[in-house]
Amino acid sequence: MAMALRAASRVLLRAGSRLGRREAVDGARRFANKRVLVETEGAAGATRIAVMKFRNPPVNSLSLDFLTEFVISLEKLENDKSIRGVILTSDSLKRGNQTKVAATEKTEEKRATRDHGGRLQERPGIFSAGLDLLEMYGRNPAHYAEYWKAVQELWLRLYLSSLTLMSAINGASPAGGCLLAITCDYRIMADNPKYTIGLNESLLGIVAPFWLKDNYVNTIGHRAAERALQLGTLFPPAEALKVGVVDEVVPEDQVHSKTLSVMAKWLAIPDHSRQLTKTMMRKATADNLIKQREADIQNFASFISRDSIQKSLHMYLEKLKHKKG
Ligand SMILES: CCCCCCCCC/C=C/C(=O)SCCNC(=O)CCNC(=O)[C@H](O)C(C)(C)COP(=O)(O)OP(=O)(O)OC[C@H]1O[C@@H](n2cnc3c(N)ncnc32)[C@H](O)[C@@H]1OP(=O)(O)O
Repeated sequence: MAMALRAASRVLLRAGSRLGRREAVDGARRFANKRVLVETEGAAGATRIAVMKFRNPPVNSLSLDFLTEFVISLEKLENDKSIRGVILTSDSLKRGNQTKVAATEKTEEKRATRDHGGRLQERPGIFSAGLDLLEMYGRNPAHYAEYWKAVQELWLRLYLSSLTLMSAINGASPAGGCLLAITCDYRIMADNPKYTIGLNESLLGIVAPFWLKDNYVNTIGHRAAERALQLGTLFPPAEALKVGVVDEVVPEDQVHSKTLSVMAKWLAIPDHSRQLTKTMMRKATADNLIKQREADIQNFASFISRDSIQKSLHMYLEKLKHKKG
């Protein structure tokens, strides 16, 4: 066990020193679609880990396209038998000089910040802004149903993943951003009081679905979840740690290296026993959704189509638009 741990540590620490380099070296491989970049590390034949970086400007919201690309990338990793661990993080930390594109430019792409070379950039300090509000506002019931099916799919795949999943939370993580994090086996958050995490749905006038509520209860306990869900609490790092939304808070520049060293410990555990234990802990919660997926989709589509809910979302979007920087 100790030897396996040391060996896994060596692989991961080597991986850590290379992460972020653009070129493929010594077995480091990468694949990318438009919104998700995946870098895998480790020599051929050895245990490898993958770092999945979100890059859906401006705020890594979970648009339908992003959800689709996320699931495809995850499936690729699940099917690669040499990969045992995956780290979810935002690609948003590297920043150049940026200019905000004029507010009069309406399309999703144009809303993003661009660097001086005109390339789209994410805003700094955002893990994920959660579900894409524009997928839930001003569309038709068929679109809402399609969108919700994709949200369910991502949650189920993450929650039941046989991989060891960890999130390296390097920015704000409201609602659906928190969903991504709490599906993981371990969460490490950057110690920056500007970053908050939690399920804030009630502040938007909407309600977290029962399966997300169950995931929250499983993570922080019934009483804490009851209070945090009603109040829509977004916890700064120290409070998130205290309540158990995250497992560790570390200085911002150590989030990746710390996640890699914790991953090494998890990968020292035999996969079959860890996976069976994970399934034992999570199956009942996931089954609750699996047995009523269609009803949950219909429930969402009719709930989100209500005039009162659309009005709440409209007000929330306006508030976001007009908030002071
Ligand atoms: C019963 C069953 C029923 C079920 C009932 C339904 C249950 C649904 C569960 C819902 C889960 C969710 O995730 S709901 C989503 C919750 N998410 C949130 O509340 C996050 C809202 N966003 C923020 O707080 C902030 O934007 C934050 C992420 C911290 C970044 O702040 P910044 O100052 O850096 O950036 P901002 O200027 O605010 O945002 C940049 C631009 O991105 C847009 N933007 C920000 N968040 C966005 C988002 N989630 N979706 C789309 N667009 C977003 C803003 O409007 C801006 O657009 P322009 O002004 O045009 O540039």
